[in-house]
Amino acid sequence: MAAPNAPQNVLIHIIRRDLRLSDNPLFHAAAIAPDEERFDAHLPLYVFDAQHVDVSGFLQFEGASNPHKPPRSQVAGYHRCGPHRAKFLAEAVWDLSESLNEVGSGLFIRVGRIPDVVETLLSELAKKGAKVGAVWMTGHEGSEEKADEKAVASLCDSIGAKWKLWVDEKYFIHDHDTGLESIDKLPDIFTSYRKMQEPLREKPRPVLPSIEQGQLPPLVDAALVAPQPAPFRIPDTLERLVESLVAPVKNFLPNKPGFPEGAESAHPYKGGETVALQRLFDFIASGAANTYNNTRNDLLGTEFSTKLSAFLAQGCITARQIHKAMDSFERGTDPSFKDVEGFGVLSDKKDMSEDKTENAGMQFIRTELLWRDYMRLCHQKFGNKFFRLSGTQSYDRDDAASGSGSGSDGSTQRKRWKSPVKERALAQQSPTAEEVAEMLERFNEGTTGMGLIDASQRELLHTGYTSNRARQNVASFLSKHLYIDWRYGAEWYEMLLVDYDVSSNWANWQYVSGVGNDPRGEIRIFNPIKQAFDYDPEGKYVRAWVPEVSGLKKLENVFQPWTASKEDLEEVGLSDHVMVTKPVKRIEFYVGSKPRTNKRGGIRRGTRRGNPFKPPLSQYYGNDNSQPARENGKANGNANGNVNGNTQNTRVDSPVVNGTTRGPPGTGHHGRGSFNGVGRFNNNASFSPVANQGNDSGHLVPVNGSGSRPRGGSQRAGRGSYRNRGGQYGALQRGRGRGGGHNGNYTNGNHVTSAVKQLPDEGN
Ligand SMILES: Cc1cc2nc3c(=O)[nH]c(=O)nc-3n(C[C@H](O)[C@H](O)[C@H](O)COP(=O)(O)OP(=O)(O)OC[C@H]3O[C@@H](n4cnc5c(N)ncnc54)[C@H](O)[C@@H]3O)c2cc1C
Repeated sequence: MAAPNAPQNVLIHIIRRDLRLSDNPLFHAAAIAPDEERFDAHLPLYVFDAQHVDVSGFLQFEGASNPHKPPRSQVAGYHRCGPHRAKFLAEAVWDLSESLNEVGSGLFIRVGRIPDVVETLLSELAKKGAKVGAVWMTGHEGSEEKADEKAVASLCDSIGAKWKLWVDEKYFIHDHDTGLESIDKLPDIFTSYRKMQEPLREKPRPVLPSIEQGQLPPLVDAALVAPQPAPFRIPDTLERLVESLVAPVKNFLPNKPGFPEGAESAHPYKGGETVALQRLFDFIASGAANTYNNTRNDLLGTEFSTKLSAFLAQGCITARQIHKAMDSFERGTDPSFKDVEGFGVLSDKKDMSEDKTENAGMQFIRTELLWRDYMRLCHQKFGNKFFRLSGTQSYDRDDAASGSGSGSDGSTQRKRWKSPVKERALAQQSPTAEEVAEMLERFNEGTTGMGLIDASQRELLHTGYTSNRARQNVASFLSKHLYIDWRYGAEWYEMLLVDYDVSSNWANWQYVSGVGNDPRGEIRIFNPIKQAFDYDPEGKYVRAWVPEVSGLKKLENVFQPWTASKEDLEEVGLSDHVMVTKPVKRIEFYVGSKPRTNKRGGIRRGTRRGNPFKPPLSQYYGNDNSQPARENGKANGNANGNVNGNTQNTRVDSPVVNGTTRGPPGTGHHGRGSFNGVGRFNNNASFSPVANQGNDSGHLVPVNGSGSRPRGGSQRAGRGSYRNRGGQYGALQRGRGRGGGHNGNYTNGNHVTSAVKQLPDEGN
């Protein structure tokens, strides 16, 4: 029945990954609209989207049937949103609801699919005699997001309401200020893009004024708003909301190790704008932002980096708010920072032509924020290529050469072709599906036997966060040491990261796996042992998260427990641990002049390939070729091997990384002997160690058990930029002998990461 005085110009404002009241153009526009354009009622709406979060915890009663399939990732079938982000999201939504209440408004929370929810609301409002004037939402990257936008637009069309898609303004540079004529013109190398945008501190638009009490249009009368349809109910406390979201996804790993005693989360923050703004303030006020350039590659603690990524991902804060706070410190306009060293360094600066230097830490933070922008722009440019095994670069080249068809994901595809190599590999099945499943399982639960990787993976399991340095190593290890389809890692991150962001995650995984925008692509390989020595020089990080190894005294043993002596292993009770008896990967390396492997039978039997002499330190630093060359030779102590102020001289006992990684004798791959894989790996009925259509990248890919097996290889054998990776594994590899090396640096089962000249690009 029509309500008396039902509003005739309702604004429905769909909030997505813009969970903030401040610096939010949609709230701002609604608040400052001139009288003639003012809406007479406001319906801010947040939908827990069944496409991204498992909504079964919202069912009204046990046993009710959920009309939405629990959202699972495409390749591995993991939950799309795991417990850490689910909790963070609940907190962020709740926080926004409270902020809106404080300014006299409110938030309607619903569960389901956005278009369905909007349709129900529109129909109920119409029934009650109210008229919707407009529906606003912020545009987001991602084909699912775009599909939702289209669906809502068409609903608006059907009732004659205006639909407006707003630019997502949480980025550092506003989309209209990038200077790009079209997205095709986005440079494929970050450095080029950065140079286009410098000086960065001049780029962000001003932050929008805050919303005051009573400025927003009146909240629509709840009686006009369709309630949450069955079978779901909306919890009435934050605790219940968190529980509803977390319960269905919390048991994501059967063998989850316990939370190590004494370990502390580097990301103890609750979700929401309130905490985000506080964290930003604290990070500057503590002086941590000043030193960010020196600490950003650290691994432990809250202060080595901003920890703002999760807030940025959900739009609880904007990059320009971060810029503004830093700017007010540099210019000395915010007296709350007056006691921090460097306060007001730019206070009397008139313009950028004056010779004054911005704060070094803050300069780096701005660059990182630009990386974030860049990853999103890459997503815009490459679309669904982001999710393909062969990444963003290869298809264009290939398509040009060969003619192409169109894939169901809307992207251009090479025609499938039957690969005899693949057929052979399938027939031989080596390593077996179970072996690959076990490798992945060990990778996920953090028992590979590679200390840095295990520490990072366990930190991720327990806290939802791990540092950028650790992420780079993990991604490199999976794709370039284990040769496993990098998307398994990307999807594992998608489930577990508290800061998961579709563009940042997939672009970074591609970048590190050598199929994205890194000009050094596949030749940048992180040696996780050298990296551990560089960035965890006392082993504190690995010991904190892998407590089993904490009793080992020698660092090289902490970083690879299988290298410890029999006596040492017995002493700490590790002799029979799988990390020792069956490490997923062994990397031979040197400390001083002595190889740090144990002398027990078997392990040294393989032929050591690569440089047989102990290289000088300079060569040592070249040997792990993962180090990003820093722009303009600017300070990055870590990249030069100086960790936390250590000088090279103090590192004469540093591990000299010989650069040879090898599998145990007899397999040349991983783990000694054969794995007794039990195939309990999440949803994947079977894997095949097949280099995708022969040579796409040589990664292991699933055959059954996933809806989206990568389509045909983009590269035929011996062609294209990935040819060196072909035959990296299993049957393919054996069949070929050693010939597939990258400039002689790859051999079967061995990466010889010989010194590679650093190119003037930059790592992220
Ligand atoms: C394999 C891999 C996966 C990643 N997945 C994600 C992801 O899903 N979401 C995400 O936000 N970041 C991702 N990153 C980037 C980066 O690791 C995190 O942004 C960073 O560790 C978050 O911690 P912080 O906020 O303290 O970062 P800080 O070091 O304080 O950096 C400041 C901000 O800059 C941005 N930033 C920093 N580095 C990058 C980068 N390489 N790419 C894009 N933005 C960056 C982030 O927004 C970050 O909050 C990934 C990196 C790798 C190597």
